[in-house]
Amino acid sequence: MTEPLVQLEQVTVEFDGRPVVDRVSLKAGRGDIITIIGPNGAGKTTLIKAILGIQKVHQGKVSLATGLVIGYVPQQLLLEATLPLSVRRFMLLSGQPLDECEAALKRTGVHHLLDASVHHLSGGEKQRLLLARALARKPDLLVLDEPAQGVDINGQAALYQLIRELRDDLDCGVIMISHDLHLVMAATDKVICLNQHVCCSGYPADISQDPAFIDTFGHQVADSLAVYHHHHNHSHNLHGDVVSRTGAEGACNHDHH
Ligand SMILES: Nc1ncnc2c1ncn2[C@@H]1O[C@H](COP(=O)(O)OP(=O)(O)OP(=O)(O)O)[C@@H](O)[C@H]1O
Repeated sequence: MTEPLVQLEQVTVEFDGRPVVDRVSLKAGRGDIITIIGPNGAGKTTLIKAILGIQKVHQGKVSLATGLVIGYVPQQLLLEATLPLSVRRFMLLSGQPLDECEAALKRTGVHHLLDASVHHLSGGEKQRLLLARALARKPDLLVLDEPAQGVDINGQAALYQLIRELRDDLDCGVIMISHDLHLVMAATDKVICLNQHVCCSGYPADISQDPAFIDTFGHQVADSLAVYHHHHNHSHNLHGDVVSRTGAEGACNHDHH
């Protein structure tokens, strides 16, 4: 097996003696898209900060692959409103050469805004600009904290599709937080449901049936996600590996609705 890009083993983060992230383990490799879901205050951002190395871990271990380049997309672009700043200048502040910056802007569909002021961008344009800044680093791992915030519903679907395409282009891993369960269920490989500890994790169609998921999000949410269920000829074990039901190990014969 190839070396994971990031591996968390029993990671605990405490604030004022309270575990906000409680013994969380996860592993992400190239090609993975892992989405962290969970209610407000569940510790999702704290967990991501621990991966980025900007949050002290009280117990457990965060291991990153040697020389790992992380591209981080924060929740929002926070800038001093009085500071004049063009998209070009903002991108150059990343320290990447202009041609790399322009290529990244083209890839995320906002190159035409090169000379625009960042203060005048729409919510969706800002998110694509942040994604371009992360992309210009040619990351091995993209870490996104609610990338579709402030983006309308069509824009959200397009953004998730773009993230999948970038994963394919860069052959990188992706770890993101999302509150949009419908989009997550439709566009993610693996979901981790966090509520301080990992309530449940696995493939979207499977976890929405998990009693821990239903406890966390309620029956209404779980039922509304039923559209994404599909029939498998196999099950997944806790590590996400395929466990054959028919004897055809690894065979995948999904019947999607
Ligand atoms: N620096 C800090 N000091 C003290 N408490 C903190 C700190 N950062 C976060 N917390 C607390 O830790 C808990 C988890 O916060 P976190 O931002 O990780 O949650 P979240 O799952 O990302 O929430 P949301 O979905 O609302 O963004 C919250 O109760 C928050 O108040």
